[in-house]
Amino acid sequence: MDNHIHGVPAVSSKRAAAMNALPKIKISDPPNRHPNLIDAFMQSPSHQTHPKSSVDPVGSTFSPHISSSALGPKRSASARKPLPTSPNRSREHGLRVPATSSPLNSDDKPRERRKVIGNYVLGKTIGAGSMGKVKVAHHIKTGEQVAIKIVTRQNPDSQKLKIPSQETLKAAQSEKNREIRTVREAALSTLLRHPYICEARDVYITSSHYYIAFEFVDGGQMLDYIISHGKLKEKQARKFVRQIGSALKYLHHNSIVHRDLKIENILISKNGDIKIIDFGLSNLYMRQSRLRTFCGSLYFAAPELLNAQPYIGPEVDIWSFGIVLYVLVCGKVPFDDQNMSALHAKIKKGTVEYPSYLSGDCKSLLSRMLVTDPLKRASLDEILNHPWMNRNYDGPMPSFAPERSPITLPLDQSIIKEMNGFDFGPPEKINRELTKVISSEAYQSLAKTGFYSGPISADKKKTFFEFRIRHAAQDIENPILPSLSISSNVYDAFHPLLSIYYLVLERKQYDRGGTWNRFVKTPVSSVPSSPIQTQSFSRSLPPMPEISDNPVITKANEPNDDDLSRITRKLSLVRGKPSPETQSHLPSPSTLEKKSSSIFRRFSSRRKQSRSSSSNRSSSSTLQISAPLEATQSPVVPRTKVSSKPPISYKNKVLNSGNIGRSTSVREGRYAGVDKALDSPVNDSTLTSGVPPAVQHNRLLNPRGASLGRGKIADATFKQKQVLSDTMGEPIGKHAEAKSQEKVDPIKPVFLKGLFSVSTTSTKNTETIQRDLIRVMELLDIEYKEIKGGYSCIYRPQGNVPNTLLTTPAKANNNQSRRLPSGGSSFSTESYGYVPDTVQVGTSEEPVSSVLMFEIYIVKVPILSLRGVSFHRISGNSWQYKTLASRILNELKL
Ligand SMILES: Nc1ncnc2c1ncn2[C@@H]1O[C@H](COP(=O)(O)OP(=O)(O)OP(=O)(O)O)[C@@H](O)[C@H]1O
Repeated sequence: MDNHIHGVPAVSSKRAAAMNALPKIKISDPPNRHPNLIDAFMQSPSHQTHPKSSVDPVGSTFSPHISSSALGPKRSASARKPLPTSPNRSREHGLRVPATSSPLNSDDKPRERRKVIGNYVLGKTIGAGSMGKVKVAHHIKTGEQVAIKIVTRQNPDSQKLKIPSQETLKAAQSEKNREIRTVREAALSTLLRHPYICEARDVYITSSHYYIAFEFVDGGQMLDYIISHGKLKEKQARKFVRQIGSALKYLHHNSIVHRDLKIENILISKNGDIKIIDFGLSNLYMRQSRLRTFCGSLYFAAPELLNAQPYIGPEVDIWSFGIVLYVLVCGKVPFDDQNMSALHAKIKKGTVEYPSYLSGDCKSLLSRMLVTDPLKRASLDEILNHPWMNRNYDGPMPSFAPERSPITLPLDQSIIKEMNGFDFGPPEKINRELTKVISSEAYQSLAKTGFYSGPISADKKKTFFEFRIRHAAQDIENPILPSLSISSNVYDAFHPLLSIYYLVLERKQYDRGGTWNRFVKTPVSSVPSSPIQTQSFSRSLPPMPEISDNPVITKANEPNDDDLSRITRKLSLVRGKPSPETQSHLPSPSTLEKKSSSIFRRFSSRRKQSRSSSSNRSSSSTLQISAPLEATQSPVVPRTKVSSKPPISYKNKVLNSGNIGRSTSVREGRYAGVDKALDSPVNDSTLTSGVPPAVQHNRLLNPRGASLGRGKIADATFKQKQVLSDTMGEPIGKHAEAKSQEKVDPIKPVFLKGLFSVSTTSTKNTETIQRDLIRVMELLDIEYKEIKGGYSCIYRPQGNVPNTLLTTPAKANNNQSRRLPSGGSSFSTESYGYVPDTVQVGTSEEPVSSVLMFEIYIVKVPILSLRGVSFHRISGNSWQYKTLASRILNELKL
């Protein structure tokens, strides 16, 4: 094999040699951080009312886990000393405990100290996005694994500058918005309860970070699944799509719009079911209000978002849903272009090419979803009832929304108090507004008869709704989206306040009620004299019932920094055991769709494939392998286990903050702004010759990946303070081959949830695959370290090195064409990042990075004596990652 194939410099041993061990990250709250306005949401009973607060309440009722030495400077100081491993100490927030306390450390290797957050011991980083990083963690007592999303809090210093520059103000606003999103995500995720939505278990706030502990989804990302399996057969896709549909139905029913539905935000559990994650861009919607934040991920974003057209909500999820379906069945995105403005134009035009292998029904469904006019786009009900969705099923999957009865006055104040995190304002205001909603003619009429017969007109905006029992959209005076004009009952997205009231009520019931509090703040030991700040304050929101998409905080009602600066708060929610009766309403996912699960139990032998055809693998070459019985008891993929090895780190290779190139989502960006900027005349050469020869070559070699690999990154407008070095290990480097053969743990069997593509499996033995992998990684200039069962990798494109597979884009000097010179495969929007709503996206001059962090595991396919490789993306641009993974597979020639 030519070691300089495609112009990629062979082996980057210099890089490997440069890797020196980094000191472990010290995660300690810097002194004098103060809570910011987000604390406004934490309106809760005083912690003193919780005598059980220092008792670990796992599995029972909520307790705020007061930890007097948990936070602040004192804690930081004490954290530097070795700590005893007593449970009491280890429960303290932010403390590092020897990993011996972890039930997951079963070997006798030197123990590293691990950080403890609340009830969880943090483990390795498993993902990173624009909001922060995500680490695996386990519960100190139960050992339950969770995924903890860590989001940095706003730096108070950014608010204190005497003469803040515009940049500083922008950055501060951006951070503020991110915090609002984080709180909203935490608030929503702790309330939602659906088999296909990832639930938050606990939320903690320290002076410097938010920690949201989510249930751990252990089957990997849908994106990795597509990489491993190629496009899915329609039957396989249907199972996932039905589950996504059910989750969306539940969300929309509860007045929630996700707004960032994309392949990367769909994880797969080890049962082979999906879990939707990332509610960072979600919001509440109302049928007669319009949202005005144009956010999401470009490839998945509805055209109206690109046109800066205000929208209601569900319709943008439906478009994204259509893109997800297309990606599943076609293995590529429907709209793609090297040039950003051309890509925008394609999405707006909405002309979709349907591959000939798609069934008529599938095309028909897609063509109803990918409709550029939101008024003509299919409603969710239409989608769920479409013949394609229900082939071989009895009917649509339920939404799993519990039965509800009309709410009567007076309202339950304990519920009202828990309705925080949504910018609703203080409890009194919520009570007032909700009372109005419930007393309204519309509600009363609908609650009694299920049918509202009052007048409906455009100027009725602040009364309620254009309800009709069934398909009566045509009767309604307003042009109303078909998906939104029909409501079969009073409980279906009647009003966001009502939806949240129901959700809190149901969550309280589920968690046995009474003792449950969603948000509780505690003082820190470093400031013992500080009283708990029970003052509440509200943001200047548009009066309810309008929903503020971008709440503005005014000076008048903003929390006073001085009042709050000495308080560090922890927000914690611990769920109790579900009562049997409430538990029963949610069947276990695995029992939900028995029919479809059979697709994961099929068995077929691996097709022999000639090397000559290996570059053109299609679904027809998909290998189907049955899951042995023990599959359910065994880890599906090795990476889902916390390695017992100490976390590994690339020496002197801390990834720079701001250099993680993923951030697929546009946080509060204005597509229109981007679009406007990008619709300016474009340099012809960028349109025609934007792809360097190396990448064009790569595409030719790699037709499967190429379809997804032609997006571009614009400029990054966000910065992530991500230090991922603690997840990486000692370099293996060039000479590690033999060593790696000794050291790599026995290759784990992969109990396949489904199908495994021939491009990821091989009859080669483990050693050969290891050797090949190392060769390919060096060929592609990928930094790699040995980890348990595989390699942890960093691909660090070097902008000044021509013809690398992926390169950082040139710093954009204008807004006309933002693209990766190398034609790296990314969503354009991935680089927009998190910007204040008032700032037009696309004006930033920040360079984007396409640093990719991922893992490659060598897996064993049971029974068939096959080996395979599986990928796991940690961070970096999704589609660049997909291209790189495809390239690796191509070079591996498994
Ligand atoms: N519950 C979970 N279980 C397992 N892995 C998870 C979980 N939640 C997140 N991850 C991993 O972390 C990654 C980043 O998570 P997430 O998308 O929530 O972050 P983000 O910062 O909001 O990302 P984005 O920039 O796309 O908005 C995911 O792609 C996934 O790999």
